[in-house]
Amino acid sequence: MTTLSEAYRNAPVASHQITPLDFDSLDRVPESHIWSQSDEPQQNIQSQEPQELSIPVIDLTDPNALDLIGQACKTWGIFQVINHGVPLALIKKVESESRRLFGLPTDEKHKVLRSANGATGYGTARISPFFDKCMWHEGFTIMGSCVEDANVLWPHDYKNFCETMDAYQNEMKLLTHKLLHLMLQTLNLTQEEMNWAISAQDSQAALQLNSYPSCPNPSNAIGLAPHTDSLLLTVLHQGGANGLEIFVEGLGWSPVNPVDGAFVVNIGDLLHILSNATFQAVNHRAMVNQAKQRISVAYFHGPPVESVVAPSSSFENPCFRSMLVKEFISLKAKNFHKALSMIRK
Ligand SMILES: C=C1C[C@]23C[C@H]1CC[C@H]2[C@@]12CCC[C@@](C)(C(=O)O1)[C@H]2[C@@H]3C(=O)O
Ligand SMILES: O=C(O)CCC(=O)C(=O)O
Ligand SMILES: [Fe+2]
Repeated sequence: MTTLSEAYRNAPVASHQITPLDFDSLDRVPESHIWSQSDEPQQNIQSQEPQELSIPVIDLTDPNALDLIGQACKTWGIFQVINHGVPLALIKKVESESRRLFGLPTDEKHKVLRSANGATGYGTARISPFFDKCMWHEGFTIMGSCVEDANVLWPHDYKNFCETMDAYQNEMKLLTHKLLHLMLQTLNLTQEEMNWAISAQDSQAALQLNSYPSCPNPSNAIGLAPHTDSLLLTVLHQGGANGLEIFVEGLGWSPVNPVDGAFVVNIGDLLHILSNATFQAVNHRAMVNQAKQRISVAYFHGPPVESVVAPSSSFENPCFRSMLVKEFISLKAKNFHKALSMIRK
């Protein structure tokens, strides 16, 4: 087994959990999608009063970028970057191609519905089965080439979509390498551990297009339920609309609002493990709004699935046991937020 999509194959999702709601022309939120209030802060769908969080917006050309990134990884597990070198025109094209995809009629989108043991295509978020209620969301997952699905959607005209997604994935690969170089310098990794995390030749990646349709009653719906990302690092582009929130202990849910042209960078479980829990895997979610559809695009970077993940050898007291990356992926796919505690020493 060599690929990320193969790693997800032995954690199937029941077919009825894969089809998103048909969001066209709904004038109210159906019972299946109503999230009720909870006393448990992490389950609470209410956001905190927007208190200014000092999640930094870091200029990658700033001479202090390294220190700022190190601080952000340890404190929040999330930061935003500007002057990252990714052309704005390409970002805009990815967004418009995503809108074109999600704007297709429902029966067209269903032609590329994710299969039970598949990882790519159209459908709900993979974490959906862990929640009683459904999310106000539809997604499209790409791993490598998207020609097969795009050719079904647009037999005469799939090139535009695929070329855009390919070009974007190439840019994201370069950016995740650049970011990891900086982030990892603030840990005392060996050269071998650095190479493993960056895996320039054989890294595994996924591109996730997210659509959150406008919602008639956003205060009792959730776009994407609380989760940590599973791989090493996620680079997210949120269009103009607010929605991303992170959970901060003692403060509750707080927004990370879009900054023009910026990417949100957040730490996933595997980097939390490599850093022996010194870097935080941030718990986050996406909320929805009534005014307009929100589009976000997330790129997930991971090491080869057949390699071993463990806390860096620079830590005297590793707090996680080591395992194959593919073992962690299936542990997470089957146990969701319990996965990290299951491998704690
Ligand atoms: C490589 C990845 C990372 C995945 C699974 C697989 C493809 C799709 C990604 C997401 C995207 C939406 C949120 C998430 C939580 C989900 O449900 O699917 C992500 C998940 C993860 O980070 O665990
Ligand atoms: O849409 C967002 O702002 C968050 C998306 C996200 O968390 C994900 O795709 O993993
Ligand atoms: Fe996420």
